Amino acid sequence: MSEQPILVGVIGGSGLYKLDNLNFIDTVNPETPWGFPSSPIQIAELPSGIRIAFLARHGEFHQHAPSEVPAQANIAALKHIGVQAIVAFSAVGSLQEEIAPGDFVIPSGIIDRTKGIRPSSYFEKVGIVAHAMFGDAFDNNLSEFLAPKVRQVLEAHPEGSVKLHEKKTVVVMEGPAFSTRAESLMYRQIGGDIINMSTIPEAKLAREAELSYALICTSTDYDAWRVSEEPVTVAEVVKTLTKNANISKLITVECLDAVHHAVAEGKITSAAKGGMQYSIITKPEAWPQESKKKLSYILPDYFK
Ligand SMILES: CSC[C@H]1O[C@H](OP(=O)(O)O)[C@H](O)[C@@H]1O
Ligand SMILES: Nc1ncnc2[nH]cnc12
Repeated sequence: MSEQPILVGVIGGSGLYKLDNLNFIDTVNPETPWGFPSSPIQIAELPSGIRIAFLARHGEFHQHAPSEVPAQANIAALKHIGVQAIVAFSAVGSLQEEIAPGDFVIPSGIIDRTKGIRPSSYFEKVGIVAHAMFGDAFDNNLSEFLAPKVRQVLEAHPEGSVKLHEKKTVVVMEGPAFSTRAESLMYRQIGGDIINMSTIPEAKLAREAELSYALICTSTDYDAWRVSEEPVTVAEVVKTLTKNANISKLITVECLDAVHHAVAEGKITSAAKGGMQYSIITKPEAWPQESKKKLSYILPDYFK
C-alpha cells in the first residue's frame, strides 16, 4: 500500500471506469465486512505527486446494475484506506429545459425514489440503531469548494465552454428501466432537476461513515418528460458519455490537488465528521460484540 495518505476518493459512474490520464501506482481490493467493492480500488498519482483512490461504481466492465452496486462495501473500503472526502461522478437525465445534455451539475438536494430494496445503512440488522442527520444530503462545504474550480475547467474546455449548474435537486430512482413519461413529469412537479439511479444509498452511507461526499453530475439526456423527443434510451445516453467522461478526467487532474490540501489542512470540515456519535440511540451496554467489531471497520473511534 501507499506510504502517502490518500485523503480523496473518486467514484466513477457510467462511462468513467478508469482514470487512465493519471500515473497508476497500485491496486487494492479490500474485503470489507460488507464484501468486496464494485471494482478493485486504483491508487493513482496526480501530476503534483498527490495520490488519490478511484473506484468504478458499476465495475470496470459495467457489470453491476444500479440496484446491485455493493455500495456498503464501496464506502467502507474507501473509508478504511484513509479517504476523508469523496468526489463522485454520475451520468444523469435532465428534468429541466435549461440543463442540456453535455452540461454539468453539482446538486445540493436529493429526492429518494428508490424502492427500499438496496441495503442503505450500516445500522441494519446489527442490534445498534442510529439515525444519521441527512437534511443536507451532500457536504455543502465540499460542493461549494469544488464548484468554482470545476467551473474554471469547464469554461476553459478546448472544444468550447461547458455549462455548470449548481444547487439543483437529483431524483434517485430504482431502475434499471428508465422512467415512464408520466413519472418523469411527476418528478418535475415534485422539484426534481436531474435524475439518476445511484446516489442513494451512496450518499447516505458516506454520511454514516462520516465522509465528506459531493456529486458531480454529467447530463446525458432529457429523460422522458419532453414530448418533442423520443423517451431516453441507452444509445442516446452513450452518445454523450465519452465526452463527459473525458471532461470528468480533466476535472480530477485540475481540482483534486486542492481538495486534498484543503482536507489535509482541515479547511473542508465535513458536516458529517463527529456526527454519528449523536446519531446512535442504542445504549452502549447493549451493543453486540460482533456488531461493534463490524462497525469498527468504518467508525473505529466509536466501536472498539
Ligand atoms: C447508463 S444510463 C443509467 C445509469 O447511468 C447512471 O449511472 P451512474 O450514476 O453510475 O453514472 C444512472 O445512475 C444509471 O445507473
Ligand atoms: N434519464 C435517466 N434516468 C435515470 N438515470 C439516468 N442516467 C442517465 N440518464 C438517466
